[in-house]
Amino acid sequence: MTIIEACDLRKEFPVRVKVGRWRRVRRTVRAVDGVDLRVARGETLGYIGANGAGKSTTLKMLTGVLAPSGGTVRVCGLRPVPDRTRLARRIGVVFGQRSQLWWDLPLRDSFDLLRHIYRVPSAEHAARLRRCRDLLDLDAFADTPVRQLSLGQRMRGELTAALLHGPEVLFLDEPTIGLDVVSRQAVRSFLGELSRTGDTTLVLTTHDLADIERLCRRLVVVDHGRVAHDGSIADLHARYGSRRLVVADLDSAPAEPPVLTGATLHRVEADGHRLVYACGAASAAQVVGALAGLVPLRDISIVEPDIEEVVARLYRSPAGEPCTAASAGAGLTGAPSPGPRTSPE
Ligand SMILES: Nc1ncnc2c1ncn2[C@@H]1O[C@H](COP(=O)(O)OP(=O)(O)OP(=O)(O)O)[C@@H](O)[C@H]1O
Repeated sequence: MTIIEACDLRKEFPVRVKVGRWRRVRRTVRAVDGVDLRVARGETLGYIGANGAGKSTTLKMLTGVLAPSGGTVRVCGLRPVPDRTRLARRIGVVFGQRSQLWWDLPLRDSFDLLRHIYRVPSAEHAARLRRCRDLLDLDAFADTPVRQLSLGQRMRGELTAALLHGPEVLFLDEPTIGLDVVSRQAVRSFLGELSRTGDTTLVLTTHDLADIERLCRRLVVVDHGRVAHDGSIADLHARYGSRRLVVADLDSAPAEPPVLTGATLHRVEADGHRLVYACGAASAAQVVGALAGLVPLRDISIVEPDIEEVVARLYRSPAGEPCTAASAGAGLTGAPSPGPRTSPE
Protein backbone atom coordinates (compact mmCIF):
# COMPACT_ATOMS: atom_id res chain seq x y z
CA MET A 1 0.00 0.00 0.00
CA THR A 2 1.35 3.39 -1.00
CA ILE A 3 1.91 5.81 1.88
CA ILE A 4 3.75 8.58 0.01
CA GLU A 5 2.78 9.59 -3.47
CA ALA A 6 4.23 12.57 -5.32
CA CYS A 7 3.44 13.25 -8.92
CA ASP A 8 5.31 15.84 -10.99
CA LEU A 9 6.23 17.63 -7.76
CA ARG A 10 7.80 21.03 -8.33
CA LYS A 11 9.17 23.87 -6.28
CA GLU A 12 10.40 27.13 -7.67
CA PHE A 13 11.94 29.93 -5.67
CA PRO A 14 12.03 33.49 -7.02
CA VAL A 15 15.48 34.96 -6.41
CA ARG A 16 17.28 38.15 -7.33
CA VAL A 17 20.69 37.62 -8.85
CA LYS A 18 23.41 40.23 -9.10
CA VAL A 19 24.42 40.93 -12.69
CA GLY A 20 27.44 43.12 -13.19
CA ARG A 21 28.19 45.68 -10.51
CA TRP A 22 24.83 47.23 -9.72
CA ARG A 23 22.11 45.39 -11.60
CA ARG A 24 19.95 42.72 -10.08
CA VAL A 25 17.65 40.56 -12.16
CA ARG A 26 14.86 38.25 -11.13
CA ARG A 27 15.43 34.57 -11.68
CA THR A 28 13.51 31.46 -10.82
CA VAL A 29 15.38 28.63 -9.15
CA ARG A 30 13.85 25.28 -9.95
CA ALA A 31 14.81 23.45 -6.78
CA VAL A 32 12.50 20.50 -7.43
CA ASP A 33 11.71 19.91 -11.06
CA GLY A 34 9.05 17.26 -11.60
CA VAL A 35 9.68 14.53 -9.04
CA ASP A 36 7.56 11.37 -9.18
CA LEU A 37 7.78 9.21 -6.11
CA ARG A 38 5.77 6.36 -4.63
CA VAL A 39 6.77 4.85 -1.33
CA ALA A 40 5.09 1.74 0.05
CA ARG A 41 4.14 1.43 3.71
CA GLY A 42 7.01 -0.02 5.73
CA GLU A 43 9.65 0.75 3.09
CA THR A 44 13.00 2.38 3.95
CA LEU A 45 14.03 4.82 1.26
CA GLY A 46 17.36 6.58 0.89
CA TYR A 47 17.08 9.96 -0.84
CA ILE A 48 20.44 11.27 -1.93
CA GLY A 49 21.95 13.90 -4.20
CA ALA A 50 24.77 16.43 -4.36
CA ASN A 51 24.53 19.71 -2.44
CA GLY A 52 21.67 21.79 -3.81
CA ALA A 53 20.05 18.85 -5.66
CA GLY A 54 16.68 19.50 -3.98
CA LYS A 55 16.51 16.88 -1.23
CA SER A 56 15.58 19.13 1.70
CA THR A 57 13.09 21.06 -0.41
CA THR A 58 11.39 17.79 -1.34
CA LEU A 59 11.29 16.68 2.28
CA LYS A 60 9.85 20.04 3.29
CA MET A 61 7.05 19.62 0.74
CA LEU A 62 6.35 16.07 1.91
CA THR A 63 6.09 17.23 5.52
CA GLY A 64 3.96 20.31 4.85
CA VAL A 65 6.65 22.89 5.65
CA LEU A 66 6.66 24.22 2.08
CA ALA A 67 3.82 24.41 -0.42
CA PRO A 68 4.66 22.92 -3.83
CA SER A 69 4.69 25.20 -6.88
CA GLY A 70 3.20 22.38 -8.93
CA GLY A 71 2.26 18.73 -8.99
CA THR A 72 0.44 16.70 -6.40
CA VAL A 73 1.54 15.11 -3.18
CA ARG A 74 -0.15 12.84 -0.64
CA VAL A 75 1.36 11.50 2.55
CA CYS A 76 -0.77 9.04 4.56
CA GLY A 77 -3.55 10.02 2.15
CA LEU A 78 -3.35 13.68 3.27
CA ARG A 79 -2.26 16.83 1.46
CA PRO A 80 0.74 17.98 3.52
CA VAL A 81 0.09 21.73 3.57
CA PRO A 82 -3.71 22.02 3.92
CA ASP A 83 -3.87 18.97 6.21
CA ARG A 84 -0.74 19.86 8.12
CA THR A 85 -2.17 19.50 11.64
CA ARG A 86 -3.64 16.08 10.95
CA LEU A 87 -0.48 15.00 9.15
CA ALA A 88 1.71 16.07 12.08
CA ARG A 89 0.11 13.34 14.20
CA ARG A 90 0.96 10.68 11.63
CA ILE A 91 4.53 11.58 10.72
CA GLY A 92 7.74 12.19 12.63
CA VAL A 93 10.47 14.51 11.47
CA VAL A 94 14.14 14.68 12.38
CA PHE A 95 15.95 17.52 10.66
CA GLY A 96 19.60 17.35 11.73
CA GLN A 97 19.96 21.11 11.99
CA ARG A 98 16.68 21.86 13.75
CA SER A 99 15.59 20.71 17.18
CA GLN A 100 12.13 19.82 18.39
CA LEU A 101 13.31 19.65 22.00
CA TRP A 102 13.04 22.36 24.65
CA TRP A 103 16.51 23.78 24.98
CA ASP A 104 16.41 24.57 28.71
CA LEU A 105 14.52 21.49 29.85
CA PRO A 106 15.93 18.08 30.64
CA LEU A 107 15.33 15.60 27.86
CA ARG A 108 12.88 13.68 30.03
CA ASP A 109 10.66 16.79 30.39
CA SER A 110 10.65 17.38 26.64
CA PHE A 111 9.38 13.82 26.16
CA ASP A 112 6.67 14.46 28.72
CA LEU A 113 5.58 17.68 27.04
CA LEU A 114 5.41 15.91 23.69
CA ARG A 115 3.13 13.29 25.23
CA HIS A 116 0.70 16.05 26.19
CA ILE A 117 0.96 17.87 22.88
CA TYR A 118 0.22 14.73 20.88
CA ARG A 119 -2.20 13.43 23.54
CA VAL A 120 -0.55 10.02 23.60
CA PRO A 121 -2.08 7.57 26.12
CA SER A 122 0.46 7.16 28.93
CA ALA A 123 0.83 3.38 28.55
CA GLU A 124 1.67 3.77 24.84
CA HIS A 125 4.06 6.62 25.61
CA ALA A 126 5.79 4.61 28.33
CA ALA A 127 6.20 1.57 26.07
CA ARG A 128 7.68 3.59 23.21
CA LEU A 129 9.95 5.52 25.56
CA ARG A 130 11.17 2.30 27.15
CA ARG A 131 12.09 0.90 23.74
CA CYS A 132 14.00 4.06 22.77
CA ARG A 133 15.73 4.18 26.16
CA ASP A 134 16.95 0.63 25.70
CA LEU A 135 18.01 0.93 22.08
CA LEU A 136 19.46 4.43 22.27
CA ASP A 137 20.91 4.28 25.77
CA LEU A 138 19.19 7.48 26.90
CA ASP A 139 19.27 7.00 30.67
CA ALA A 140 22.75 8.40 31.15
CA PHE A 141 21.65 11.87 29.99
CA ALA A 142 17.83 11.92 30.28
CA ASP A 143 18.03 14.43 33.15
CA THR A 144 20.46 16.77 31.41
CA PRO A 145 19.12 20.00 29.87
CA VAL A 146 19.10 19.72 26.11
CA ARG A 147 21.49 22.64 25.63
CA GLN A 148 24.16 20.71 27.55
CA LEU A 149 23.90 17.57 25.45
CA SER A 150 26.50 16.59 22.89
CA LEU A 151 25.34 16.43 19.28
CA GLY A 152 25.18 12.63 19.40
CA GLN A 153 23.17 12.64 22.62
CA ARG A 154 20.82 15.28 21.25
CA MET A 155 20.29 13.31 18.06
CA ARG A 156 19.29 10.26 20.09
CA GLY A 157 16.86 12.51 21.95
CA GLU A 158 15.52 13.91 18.66
CA LEU A 159 14.89 10.41 17.31
CA THR A 160 13.00 9.48 20.46
CA ALA A 161 10.98 12.71 20.38
CA ALA A 162 10.01 12.06 16.76
CA LEU A 163 8.76 8.55 17.53
CA LEU A 164 6.88 8.95 20.80
CA HIS A 165 3.53 9.58 19.13
CA GLY A 166 3.90 6.46 16.97
CA PRO A 167 4.24 8.03 13.51
CA GLU A 168 3.55 5.98 10.39
CA VAL A 169 6.32 7.73 8.46
CA LEU A 170 9.59 9.08 9.80
CA PHE A 171 11.43 11.67 7.71
CA LEU A 172 15.10 12.07 8.53
CA ASP A 173 17.24 14.80 7.03
CA GLU A 174 20.93 14.01 7.60
CA PRO A 175 20.42 12.13 10.87
CA THR A 176 24.08 11.14 11.26
CA ILE A 177 25.73 14.37 10.17
CA GLY A 178 28.52 15.42 12.52
CA LEU A 179 28.11 12.44 14.85
CA ASP A 180 31.07 10.61 16.34
CA VAL A 181 31.60 6.97 15.43
CA VAL A 182 29.80 5.58 18.50
CA SER A 183 26.73 7.81 18.19
CA ARG A 184 26.57 7.21 14.45
CA GLN A 185 26.57 3.47 15.05
CA ALA A 186 23.90 3.81 17.75
CA VAL A 187 21.67 5.86 15.43
CA ARG A 188 22.22 3.49 12.50
CA SER A 189 21.47 0.36 14.45
CA PHE A 190 18.39 2.00 15.96
CA LEU A 191 17.13 2.94 12.49
CA GLY A 192 18.03 -0.54 11.23
CA GLU A 193 15.89 -2.05 13.97
CA LEU A 194 13.05 0.34 13.19
CA SER A 195 13.31 -0.54 9.51
CA ARG A 196 13.33 -4.29 10.20
CA THR A 197 10.08 -4.18 12.16
CA GLY A 198 8.39 -2.57 9.13
CA ASP A 199 5.95 -0.61 11.33
CA THR A 200 7.39 2.75 10.32
CA THR A 201 8.15 3.94 6.81
CA LEU A 202 11.53 5.68 6.75
CA VAL A 203 12.63 8.37 4.31
CA LEU A 204 16.21 9.34 4.82
CA THR A 205 18.40 11.96 3.17
CA THR A 206 22.09 11.72 3.80
CA HIS A 207 25.49 12.39 2.31
CA ASP A 208 26.84 9.38 4.15
CA LEU A 209 26.49 6.49 1.76
CA ALA A 210 27.33 4.03 4.51
CA ASP A 211 23.95 4.99 6.03
CA ILE A 212 22.31 4.06 2.76
CA GLU A 213 24.19 0.80 2.34
CA ARG A 214 23.34 -0.30 5.87
CA LEU A 215 19.72 0.81 5.96
CA CYS A 216 18.08 1.18 2.57
CA ARG A 217 17.10 -1.37 0.01
CA ARG A 218 15.80 1.36 -2.25
CA LEU A 219 17.74 4.41 -3.28
CA VAL A 220 16.50 7.53 -5.05
CA VAL A 221 19.20 9.79 -6.45
CA VAL A 222 18.15 13.34 -7.29
CA ASP A 223 20.09 15.62 -9.54
CA HIS A 224 19.09 19.20 -10.36
CA GLY A 225 15.70 18.61 -8.79
CA ARG A 226 14.95 15.52 -10.86
CA VAL A 227 15.06 11.83 -10.11
CA ALA A 228 18.17 10.42 -11.77
CA HIS A 229 17.88 6.91 -10.31
CA ASP A 230 15.19 5.02 -8.45
CA GLY A 231 15.94 1.42 -7.56
CA SER A 232 18.17 -0.82 -5.53
CA ILE A 233 21.87 -0.27 -4.99
CA ALA A 234 22.46 -3.32 -7.21
CA ASP A 235 20.40 -1.66 -9.98
CA LEU A 236 22.53 1.44 -9.60
CA HIS A 237 25.71 -0.56 -10.07
CA ALA A 238 24.28 -2.39 -13.06
CA ARG A 239 23.00 0.80 -14.70
CA TYR A 240 26.17 2.79 -14.22
CA GLY A 241 28.58 0.08 -15.26
CA SER A 242 30.14 -0.72 -11.89
CA ARG A 243 32.43 -3.65 -12.14
CA ARG A 244 33.90 -6.12 -9.71
CA LEU A 245 37.65 -6.01 -9.51
CA VAL A 246 39.87 -9.08 -9.34
CA VAL A 247 43.14 -8.29 -7.56
CA ALA A 248 45.85 -10.83 -8.29
CA ASP A 249 49.11 -10.87 -6.32
CA LEU A 250 51.84 -12.66 -8.23
CA ASP A 251 55.05 -14.43 -7.19
CA SER A 252 56.89 -12.85 -10.11
CA ALA A 253 55.97 -10.00 -12.43
CA PRO A 254 55.26 -11.05 -16.04
CA ALA A 255 56.94 -9.17 -18.89
CA GLU A 256 53.46 -8.11 -20.06
CA PRO A 257 50.19 -8.42 -18.08
CA PRO A 258 48.01 -11.08 -19.76
CA VAL A 259 45.16 -9.93 -21.97
CA LEU A 260 41.94 -11.61 -20.82
CA THR A 261 38.68 -12.10 -22.68
CA GLY A 262 35.75 -10.43 -20.90
CA ALA A 263 37.88 -8.39 -18.48
CA THR A 264 40.07 -5.33 -18.78
CA LEU A 265 43.31 -4.55 -17.03
CA HIS A 266 42.39 -1.82 -14.54
CA ARG A 267 45.82 -1.10 -13.09
CA VAL A 268 49.22 -2.60 -12.36
CA GLU A 269 50.75 -2.13 -8.92
CA ALA A 270 53.76 -3.23 -6.85
CA ASP A 271 56.19 -3.23 -9.80
CA GLY A 272 54.00 -5.60 -11.77
CA HIS A 273 53.49 -8.02 -8.87
CA ARG A 274 49.85 -6.99 -8.50
CA LEU A 275 47.42 -6.93 -11.42
CA VAL A 276 43.92 -5.56 -11.04
CA TYR A 277 41.32 -6.60 -13.61
CA ALA A 278 37.83 -5.20 -13.96
CA CYS A 279 35.28 -7.88 -14.81
CA GLY A 280 33.22 -7.25 -17.92
CA ALA A 281 31.41 -10.12 -19.64
CA ALA A 282 33.57 -12.57 -17.69
CA SER A 283 32.69 -13.45 -14.11
CA ALA A 284 35.22 -13.04 -11.31
CA ALA A 285 35.59 -16.84 -11.23
CA GLN A 286 36.37 -16.96 -14.97
CA VAL A 287 38.95 -14.18 -14.58
CA VAL A 288 40.62 -16.02 -11.70
CA GLY A 289 40.57 -19.29 -13.67
CA ALA A 290 42.12 -17.65 -16.74
CA LEU A 291 44.80 -15.90 -14.68
CA ALA A 292 45.71 -19.11 -12.82
CA GLY A 293 46.71 -20.73 -16.13
CA LEU A 294 48.83 -17.78 -17.23
CA VAL A 295 50.69 -16.31 -14.25
CA PRO A 296 52.05 -17.62 -10.91
CA LEU A 297 49.34 -16.56 -8.45
CA ARG A 298 50.20 -15.92 -4.81
CA ASP A 299 46.88 -14.52 -3.69
CA ILE A 300 43.57 -13.38 -5.12
CA SER A 301 40.92 -11.02 -3.79
CA ILE A 302 37.69 -9.76 -5.26
CA VAL A 303 36.65 -6.18 -4.61
CA GLU A 304 32.97 -5.34 -4.82
CA PRO A 305 32.03 -2.13 -6.64
CA ASP A 306 32.16 0.94 -4.45
CA ILE A 307 28.88 2.83 -4.08
CA GLU A 308 30.73 6.11 -3.39
CA GLU A 309 32.45 5.88 -6.74
CA VAL A 310 29.32 5.09 -8.71
CA VAL A 311 27.34 7.87 -7.01
CA ALA A 312 30.15 10.35 -7.64
CA ARG A 313 30.07 9.38 -11.31
CA LEU A 314 26.32 9.82 -11.36
CA TYR A 315 26.62 13.30 -9.80
CA ARG A 316 29.17 14.23 -12.43
CA SER A 317 27.30 12.82 -15.43
CA PRO A 318 25.17 15.37 -17.28
CA ALA A 319 21.60 15.36 -15.95
CA GLY A 320 21.76 11.80 -14.67
CA GLU A 321 22.70 10.16 -17.97
CA PRO A 322 24.11 6.72 -17.37
CA CYS A 323 27.90 6.85 -17.64
CA THR A 324 29.84 4.12 -19.31
CA ALA A 325 32.36 2.01 -17.48
CA ALA A 326 35.04 3.78 -19.47
CA SER A 327 34.04 7.10 -17.92
CA ALA A 328 34.74 5.75 -14.44
CA GLY A 329 37.16 7.80 -12.46
CA ALA A 330 38.29 8.45 -8.96
CA GLY A 331 35.49 9.15 -6.47
CA LEU A 332 34.54 12.71 -5.65
CA THR A 333 31.74 12.01 -3.24
CA GLY A 334 29.90 15.07 -2.07
CA ALA A 335 31.08 17.13 -5.02
CA PRO A 336 28.69 20.05 -5.30
CA SER A 337 26.22 19.92 -8.10
CA PRO A 338 26.70 22.65 -10.71
CA GLY A 339 23.63 24.19 -9.13
CA PRO A 340 19.90 24.14 -9.68
CA ARG A 341 18.34 25.09 -12.96
CA THR A 342 17.54 28.76 -13.13
CA SER A 343 15.58 30.65 -15.67
CA PRO A 344 14.83 34.34 -16.12
CA GLU A 345 11.41 35.25 -14.83
N1 LIG B 1 14.13 29.56 0.28
C1 LIG B 1 14.88 29.45 -0.80
N2 LIG B 1 15.03 30.50 -1.63
C2 LIG B 1 15.78 30.39 -2.76
N3 LIG B 1 16.42 29.27 -3.13
C3 LIG B 1 16.31 28.20 -2.33
C4 LIG B 1 15.55 28.23 -1.12
N4 LIG B 1 15.61 27.00 -0.55
C5 LIG B 1 16.39 26.25 -1.35
N5 LIG B 1 16.81 26.97 -2.42
C6 LIG B 1 17.65 26.51 -3.52
O1 LIG B 1 17.09 25.31 -4.04
C7 LIG B 1 18.12 24.38 -4.35
C8 LIG B 1 17.84 23.07 -3.66
O2 LIG B 1 18.04 23.28 -2.26
P1 LIG B 1 17.91 22.11 -1.18
O3 LIG B 1 18.20 22.70 0.14
O4 LIG B 1 16.63 21.41 -1.39
O5 LIG B 1 19.10 21.14 -1.64
P2 LIG B 1 19.69 19.87 -0.92
O6 LIG B 1 19.73 18.79 -1.95
O7 LIG B 1 18.95 19.59 0.34
O8 LIG B 1 21.16 20.37 -0.60
P3 LIG B 1 22.15 20.03 0.64
O9 LIG B 1 22.64 18.63 0.39
O10 LIG B 1 23.23 21.03 0.48
O11 LIG B 1 21.36 20.15 1.90
C9 LIG B 1 19.43 25.03 -3.94
O12 LIG B 1 20.05 25.58 -5.06
C10 LIG B 1 19.02 26.11 -2.99
O13 LIG B 1 19.91 27.21 -3.07
